[in-house]
Amino acid sequence: MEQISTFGASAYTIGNINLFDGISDPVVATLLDQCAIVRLLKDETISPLHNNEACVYAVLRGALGNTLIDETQGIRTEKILPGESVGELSVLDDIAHSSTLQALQETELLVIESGTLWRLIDEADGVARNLLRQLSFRLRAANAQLRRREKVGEFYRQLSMVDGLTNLHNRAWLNDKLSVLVEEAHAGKRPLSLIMIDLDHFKRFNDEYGHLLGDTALRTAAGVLSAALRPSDFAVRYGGEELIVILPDSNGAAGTMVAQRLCERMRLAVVFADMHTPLPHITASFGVAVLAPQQDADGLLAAADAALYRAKQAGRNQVAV
Ligand SMILES: Nc1nc2c(ncn2[C@@H]2O[C@H](COP(=O)(O)OP(=O)(O)OP(=O)(O)O)[C@@H](O)[C@H]2O)c(=O)[nH]1
Repeated sequence: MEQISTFGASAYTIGNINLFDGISDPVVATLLDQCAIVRLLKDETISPLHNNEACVYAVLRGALGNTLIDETQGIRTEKILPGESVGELSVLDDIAHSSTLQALQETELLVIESGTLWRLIDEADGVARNLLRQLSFRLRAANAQLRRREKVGEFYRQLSMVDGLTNLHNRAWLNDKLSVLVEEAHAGKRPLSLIMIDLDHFKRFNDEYGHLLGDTALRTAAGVLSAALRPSDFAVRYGGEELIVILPDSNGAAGTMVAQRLCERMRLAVVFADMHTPLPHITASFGVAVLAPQQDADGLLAAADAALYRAKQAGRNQVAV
């Protein structure tokens, strides 16, 4: 980085720099006159002029890359074009610039040292106003980016809570949400039913029709649940061929009725329609449990699992409570 001139001796004017937009105050020109103009070759990085003091760099010609290391997005580079400047915050809070500034092509910069910027702020209201405007613009841009990132984060969080095969909630979702639903039910003194469902002889289905059609059968079973439930109910893929339905605000009678309906619809569901093969059907066993006083999420799951075991023992394709 080589000093090639001072601002006063160059052909540049304050009209070339956004920070001085609309300012005709002669004191500004006088203060800037002695500021250095430096030239950077392509890829050259900025090195502080004097004892590491914070400076504002205004791009007069060329382009500067401001490379920031971001915890969530990794490394990203902002382009600073002619008229734009960088480093104002470092001067204001007196903390040296933490990012790397590098010329993206041969570039000329005006270097405004900290002391000079403070004098400009003291002497010319317009500079202070422009600086505030620039900083608020950057703050808004940073906030908008944060909000975008939050949305993206939420999108991926939601995605990680969905089972890829069936589109039902997955076990991670259940681990997260069931205890919340249980707490809400206890707090509101409201009933909560949970149905644990296991497809019958599914190993045999896979062996007979192949794993891919086994997947189709699982999707069909998930579709049966989704189609039969209210928007306030939840359907979850708990494990391989184990599914769960959670029914907030539903007592044992309601839970059993829903399980009976699901059992019936599962039996009638067509897994795939092929003119050359008989339609395979699936059946499932259902275990219903209602949240007991003081019971936690694990207790509720265990009760539904025990009921499911009874349905299997009693011959499958049925509901047990
Ligand atoms: N196609 C397919 N099969 C799966 C998937 N996850 C689990 N399975 C199969 O589900 C079968 C479960 O077998 P078992 O636990 O013996 O149960 P079952 O054959 O249904 O017998 P019962 O539950 O006693 O009626 C296994 O063959 C698993 O490979 C999946 O994502 N796709």
